Amino acid sequence: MSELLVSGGRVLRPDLTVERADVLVDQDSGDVAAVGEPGALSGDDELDASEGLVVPGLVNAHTHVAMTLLRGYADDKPLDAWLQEDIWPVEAELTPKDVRAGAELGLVEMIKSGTTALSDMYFHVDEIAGAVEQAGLRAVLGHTAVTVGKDEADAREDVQQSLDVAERLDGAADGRIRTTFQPHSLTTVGEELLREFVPAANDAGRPIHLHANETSDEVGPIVDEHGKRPLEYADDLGVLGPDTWIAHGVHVDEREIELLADTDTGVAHCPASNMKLASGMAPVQELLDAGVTVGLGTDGAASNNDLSMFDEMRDAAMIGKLAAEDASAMAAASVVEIATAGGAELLGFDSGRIEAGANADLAVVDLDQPHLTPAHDLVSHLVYAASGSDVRHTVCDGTVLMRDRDVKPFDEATVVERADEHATALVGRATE
Ligand SMILES: CSC[C@H]1O[C@@H](n2cnc3c(O)ncnc32)[C@H](O)[C@@H]1O
Ligand SMILES: [Zn+2]
Repeated sequence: MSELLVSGGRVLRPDLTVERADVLVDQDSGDVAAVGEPGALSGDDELDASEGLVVPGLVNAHTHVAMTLLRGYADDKPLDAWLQEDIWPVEAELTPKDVRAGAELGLVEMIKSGTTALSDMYFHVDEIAGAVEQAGLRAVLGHTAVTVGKDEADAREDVQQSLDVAERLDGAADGRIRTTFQPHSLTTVGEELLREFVPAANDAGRPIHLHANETSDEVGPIVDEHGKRPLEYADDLGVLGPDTWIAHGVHVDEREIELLADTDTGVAHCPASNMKLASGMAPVQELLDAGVTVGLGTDGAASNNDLSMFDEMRDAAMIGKLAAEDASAMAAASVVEIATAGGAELLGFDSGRIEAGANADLAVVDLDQPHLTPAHDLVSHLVYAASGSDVRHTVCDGTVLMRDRDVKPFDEATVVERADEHATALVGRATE
């Protein structure tokens, strides 16, 4: 049995208290074996956490990891114009190799900023799965179906592909990859296909992930066409339930919040994307108060423009207070909770906490920094003062993915260079 000792640091416990402790990782099972008194445990290998805080690996509950290729390509537009005028025309030119290059870049960025699990929506999913397998991260993946603008046969094939990909890839990478059925949104997939395929996904036991209630522009047409709010329509289709999480949930009314809570449907809150596209402010404190499970997501790098969950935590705290008009809303502890345990619950991974028996998915944050001094409250620092570049080591499934900022599964310089080449050629093809 091979054991890794994360030693000499402080540890963020599941109740968000901090104590001086060492963490012993069973690298064969990929679980935390023990959390013990400093010096009381020993391992075959050691990770130095002195002057550091051991935290659960951060969980990115909604992203499009390969969209790193479009980082900074189109900014300063609202969602609809951004997608239709800029993003979708370029995505139409994406090749599988582009997606692999973009995914590797995004995964390196995640490892470097302490993220150990992600929920992704995109296409050419085999390439993303290959990159996740190489990265050593955990992911929930899926092929996203969009049927608007397609003839009946193509639309059906796209939705069928979402189900097929989910079935084929579930359990890949030694179980680190799980899958979801993914209608893109309630307005971009036709009702007939939703009525047919959502029950099929439910019967197959497939979790569902989709964008919903992101902008006010998408609410009106649903109310006009179906005579009900988007999440009432989703409920009627069988979309809501304990294995579903929606991305965004910005424009939800009281009844919809109740529906989310009653059906145990989760929400991936994406504050940076919501601010950048001026989509609105999600009532995230209200969602939590109603008992809804909430995770935190960056969305894609084209609408953020980075994949750091540290930036996202700060954004969640700031916009959460503004949305509630209450400085006590989205307090640091709530934000850390949604970025770790909340996200892990949505994605269905036994991660998001440092405790014997849980997945050994963790990061060590270097506290020995001017901007993290003094250390009155380390939970506060995680949300309001730390950044992704403060992460010293990242571990997922018991494997060290970054040691002293050296990313192990990839040659970082090669990944950066290849992604840059693919992004330039892609945009060239799309705009020539
Ligand atoms: C077909 S994969 C996912 C699809 O979604 C697009 N996308 C990226 N960000 C958003 C967002 O905030 N709302 C809706 N759709 C988004 C992405 O470009 C892909 O085409
Ligand atoms: Zn999205």
